[in-house]
Amino acid sequence: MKVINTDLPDVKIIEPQVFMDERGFFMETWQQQKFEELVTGKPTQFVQDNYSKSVAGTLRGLHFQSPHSQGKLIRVLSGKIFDVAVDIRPQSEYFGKWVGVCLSESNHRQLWIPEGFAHGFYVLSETADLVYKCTDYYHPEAEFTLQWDDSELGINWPNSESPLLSEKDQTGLSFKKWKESV
Ligand SMILES: Cc1cn([C@H]2C[C@H](O)[C@@H](COP(=O)(O)OP(=O)(O)O[C@H]3O[C@@H](C)C(=O)[C@@H](O)[C@H]3O)O2)c(=O)[nH]c1=O
Repeated sequence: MKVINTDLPDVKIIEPQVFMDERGFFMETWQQQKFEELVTGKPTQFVQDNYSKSVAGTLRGLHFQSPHSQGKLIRVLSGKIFDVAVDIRPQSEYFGKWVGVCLSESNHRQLWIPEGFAHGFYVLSETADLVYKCTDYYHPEAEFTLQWDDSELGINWPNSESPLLSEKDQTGLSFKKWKESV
C-alpha cells in the first residue's frame, strides 16, 4: 500500500495495492500492522464500522463529536465522492484549514482523518456507497455539525450549488460560533 501526504500533515491518502487477474481484483482494505506503522504511527483501535448510501448531489457534513472525537478511515465501494476533512483542533497550526480528496470505486483511495477533524462529503456520481471505520462509538449527544458552506472555512466543493442536505445539516454551526465555544 502507498501512503500519500495531503496539505494537512495528519490527514493521509491510502492507496491499497490492487491485484488484478482474469477473475477481477483483490486488495487488502485494512491491515492493522501496516496501518499503524505507515499511517498513524501509533496503536489505533477501530470500534465501529459504518455504511451509507447516498444519491447524486447529497452532501453529508461537516460532522464531528466532542468529546468522543472519532478518527475515520473512509473508502468508497461504488461511485465517486469529494471527501473533506477540516482541522478543528484549536492548538493546531492548521486550525480551520481543510483538505478535499476524490475517493472513488476506480481509484480505490481511502482517506484517514484522525481525531480532532470535522468530516463531510459530496456525492459526484449517480449514487455512492461509503464505508468507514471509526475509532470511537457514535455518541449522538456529543455530535456537532459545522455549516458545509461556512464562508470562513471556504471549502471549494465541486458543482454543489444546492446540495441535498439532511435537516440537521441545513442548520450547522458557523466556524466562528464553534471557535468561540472552545
Ligand atoms: C452516524 C450514526 C448515525 N446513526 C443514526 C442516527 C440517524 O437516525 C441516522 C442518520 O444519521 P446521520 O444523518 O447523522 O447520518 P450521516 O449524515 O451520514 O452522518 C455521518 O456523516 C459523515 C459525514 C460522518 O463523518 C459520520 O461520522 C456521520 O456523522 O443514523 C447511528 O445509529 N449510528 C451512527 O454512528
